[in-house]
Amino acid sequence: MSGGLFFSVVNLLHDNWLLAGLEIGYAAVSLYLLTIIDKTRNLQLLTAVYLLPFFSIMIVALSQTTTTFAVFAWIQTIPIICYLLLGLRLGMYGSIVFVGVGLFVFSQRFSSDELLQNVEIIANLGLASLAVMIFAHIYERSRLLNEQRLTEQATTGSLTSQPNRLKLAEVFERERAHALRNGTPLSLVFVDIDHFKQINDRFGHEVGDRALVHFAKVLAQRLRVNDLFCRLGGEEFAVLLPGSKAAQAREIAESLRERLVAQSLTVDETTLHMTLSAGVACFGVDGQSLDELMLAADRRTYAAKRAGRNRVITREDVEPILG
Ligand SMILES: Nc1nc2c(ncn2[C@@H]2O[C@H](COP(=O)(O)OP(=O)(O)OP(=O)(O)O)[C@@H](O)[C@H]2O)c(=O)[nH]1
Repeated sequence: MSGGLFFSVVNLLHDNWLLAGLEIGYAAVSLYLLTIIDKTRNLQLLTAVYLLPFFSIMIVALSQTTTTFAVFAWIQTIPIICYLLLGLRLGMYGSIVFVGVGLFVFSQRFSSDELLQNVEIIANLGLASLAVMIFAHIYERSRLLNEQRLTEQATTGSLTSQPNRLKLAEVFERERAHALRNGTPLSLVFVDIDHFKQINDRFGHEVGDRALVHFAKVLAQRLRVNDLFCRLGGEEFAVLLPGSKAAQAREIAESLRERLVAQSLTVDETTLHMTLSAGVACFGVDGQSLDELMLAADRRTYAAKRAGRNRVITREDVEPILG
């Protein structure tokens, strides 16, 4: 907006009314976009609406015989702005189109005399623009990869490589919306390893860590691609089961329990038998939010612990006791 106003004054002083008018109009559009930028749902479209006239004005300026050749310096900023604001793919398309048009318009300003020299100038500018584009592309690509890696690290537990609580909250919101839209069930199972402290105390923390990895591996093998198995922290895990009612969730939790009992872990000639306690909660029946489901499932896991461990508890099991 400030740039538009500044250059409109410069162009008015040079009697270039067309450019000055376009720049004032562009400053007004920028001011309007500024007022809606926080509310927009489609930031990429808004960015495109912002950039299209911006780049077009640069090219109009380049085509005017009253401006100097130095205007081309602005064309060099196109790839950087494009990649920064539009991301990898759109940034690349935007850069190619606008830098290409800029070069073409620029080449039209030369007379046909001294052809070789003109070709040399255009080739130099073209190659310099290409270099800027390649560097902007490499930079944006590595930034994107790093962002993906950091997101992955932030949503995954380091020891068992299971997704964490943050990921559960994210997936729950998506599955909740899906369940509401399609009237499908959604269940949550809270899973806690029994007497895990004893493993740590008897065999040491390192064996405890291996037991956690073994536990996560055994359970993950049984689940479907759509199920989310995550580590909440310590020896507490949760399984989100889209499309499963309480009875199906109970069946799955039971089979997880049986698998763990069947697959013991051998460490240095010692065989570790692990068991789990689990509580099942259902979306709609036990609450609407993740917190409500977690609370219900956690309470039932606690009930399973009190009832002797190595078991799965659902709403039906505790209803007559807890109310
Ligand atoms: N090795 C290891 N131990 C952990 C880790 N996170 C938590 N723990 C241990 O897990 C144990 C959990 O103990 P408790 O909460 O008493 O539960 P428990 O012994 O499983 O007993 P119940 O749940 O009542 O059956 C604690 O000793 C923690 O130190 C971890 O990443 N690695």
